[in-house]
Amino acid sequence: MSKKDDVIGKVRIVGVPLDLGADRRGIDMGPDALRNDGLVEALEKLGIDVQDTGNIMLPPRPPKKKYDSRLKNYEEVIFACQRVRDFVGRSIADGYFPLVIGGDHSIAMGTTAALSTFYNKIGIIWIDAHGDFNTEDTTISGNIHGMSFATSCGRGSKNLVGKLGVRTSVSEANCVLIGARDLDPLERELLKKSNVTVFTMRDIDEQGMHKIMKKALKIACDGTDALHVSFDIDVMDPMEAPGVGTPVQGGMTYREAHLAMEMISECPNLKSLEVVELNPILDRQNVTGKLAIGLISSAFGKKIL
Ligand SMILES: NC(=[NH2+])NCCC[C@H](N)C(=O)O
Ligand SMILES: [Mn+2]
Ligand SMILES: [Mn+2]
Repeated sequence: MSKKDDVIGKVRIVGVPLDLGADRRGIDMGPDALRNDGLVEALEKLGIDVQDTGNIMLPPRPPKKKYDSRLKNYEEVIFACQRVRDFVGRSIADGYFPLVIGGDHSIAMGTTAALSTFYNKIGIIWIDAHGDFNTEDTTISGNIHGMSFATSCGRGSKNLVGKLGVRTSVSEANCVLIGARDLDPLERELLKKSNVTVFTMRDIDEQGMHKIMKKALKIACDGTDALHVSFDIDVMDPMEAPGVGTPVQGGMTYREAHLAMEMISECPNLKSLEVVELNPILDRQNVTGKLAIGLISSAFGKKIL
């Protein structure tokens, strides 16, 4: 067995029932929907030793607030991310590959903080209809799930950057955003000026997913000691994945997404995977949950032949 097989052989599920980083309620039920749809069984079928320790415990939902800040539900989101950081850190220390299931995308700040304590140079493949590259200064919505990629790269105010007590090891030159088609105006400028490589839906249309993923893996895997994949289910076309909080037309097809995950599974330094933004309330007969489980399986090495 190669070293990589050892790592992916043991997976710990970190369920994060948080939706306070987003505007729409319901994403907090994502982890349980994935369990009900057979996540654990699907991974066990691949021969993986799966440990599901349940969801991270979060305090009860706070009363509805009037927002006067650009960081909605700030305390609650930071608290959840601290827990994510600790759970992911413990998973790695215990020899488990962390599979973080959301929950809204703000939780990525906790995952990347944990990874930063173990690895020196982290590459990220962020698969998303959005950039999540806003900062406190550029956000229009005030929703922290729209800021988690920028924060993971060390961008933004001290209210988020460094707030988890860890200096980020994410290197922007090793970061890729794939599937983008909905960027806020200032976020767009920030991304353009950054060292993140962006492959928009148009790039996928023009070049095909295979070429895009070859480039993405070269950027995020070569010369890094860890690859983190952060998969926001809203990257999918809403016809394939209706159960997400912020759907955007013109997304990835079923096969494009599977090919991306199949190619990711071949990266020897894949160290963590995060799948976020499933909203079971908006789903139709669990198609989105089932799709997510299939994609996770592909990332863990499920093959057609
Ligand atoms: N993880 C997500 N679904 N993010 C959506 C972000 C949407 C928008 N750009 C915002 O900042 O609010
Ligand atoms: Mn998104
Ligand atoms: Mn996102």
